[in-house]
Amino acid sequence: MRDFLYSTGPLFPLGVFCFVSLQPPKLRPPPQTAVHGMEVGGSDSNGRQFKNAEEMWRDQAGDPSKKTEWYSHGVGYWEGVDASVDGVLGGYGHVNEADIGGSEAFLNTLLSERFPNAGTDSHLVALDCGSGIGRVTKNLLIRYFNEVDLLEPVSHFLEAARENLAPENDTFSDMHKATNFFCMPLQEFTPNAGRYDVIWVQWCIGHLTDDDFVKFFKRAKAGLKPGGFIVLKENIARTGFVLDNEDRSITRSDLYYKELFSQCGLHIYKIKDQSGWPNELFAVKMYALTTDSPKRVLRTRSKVQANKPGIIK
Ligand SMILES: C[S@@+](CC[C@H](N)C(=O)[O-])C[C@H]1O[C@@H](n2cnc3c(N)ncnc32)[C@H](O)[C@@H]1O
Repeated sequence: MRDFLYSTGPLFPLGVFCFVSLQPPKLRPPPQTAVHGMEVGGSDSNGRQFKNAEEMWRDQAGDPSKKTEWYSHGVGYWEGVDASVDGVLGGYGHVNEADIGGSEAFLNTLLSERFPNAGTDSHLVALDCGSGIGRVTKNLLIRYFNEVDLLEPVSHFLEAARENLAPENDTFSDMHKATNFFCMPLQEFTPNAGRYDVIWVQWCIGHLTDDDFVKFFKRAKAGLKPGGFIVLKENIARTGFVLDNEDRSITRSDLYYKELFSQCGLHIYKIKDQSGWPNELFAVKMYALTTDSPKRVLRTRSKVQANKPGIIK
């Protein structure tokens, strides 16, 4: 694993050292003073602090050449990583099973609610974004979707995915296949309109700047079929954000994500925490996002009930 050690800056208690690993499951730093969202401070893996996300983005990707550098460093980092489960999980290959189990439970609930006829008369299509070697597709998506497209900017990962998902290397039938392999980054990708029932984005969105994040999800919305949804599964910072200088990615807080979703015009249909997760790693959340706002259940209360004293909820 390519963990690195950094001594603590002002953010960390004196004399304490913190191991921080890279983009996938990652060790989490100690808590910061409470702040929230993108208005709020963050830090990088060298202990440098930023007043807010805007200051960090100006510093990291504030002009076209810095932005090009941001993305080329991100992809460059992964170009040096082994095309293996342990490689794409930053050395934490042992969390693969818990990750897939958590995703499967979440996906099952979503499919049964949103596509009750799945498996009988529908042909389901998914997109696996930042797919790496096709770990999520191979262990999960291919069993639920008739077609899965994979998008990944690192060519040796995508080639490994192609091999891993070749019909002769798998047990899935003609009815379930990996169809398209797109070798490109998310910030340059526009899905075909209305192709996907589910767009799965796991452990890669931290590579996108906020403006590209919003632009990508707006394009992704147009790639969904009616009733379709997006799943974002990501590491979550306790507050603000944590910038990883080595792989050029950021870990955002839950509030930060929520602010971005609202800029994208996406609604949270369901959220779930990944369970059975090692304590020393960043917590992981799964968000199911839709273009339609969740229906509110209107509770009718009788006049008598409504007028009597009650607890303010
Ligand atoms: C931690 S790995 C996760 C791979 C896969 N999602 C999984 O869970 O097994 C991060 C992946 O994001 C990819 N990535 C890096 N920059 C990206 C970008 N700009 N757009 C899409 N994917 C990117 C990397 O090449 C790598 O495959």
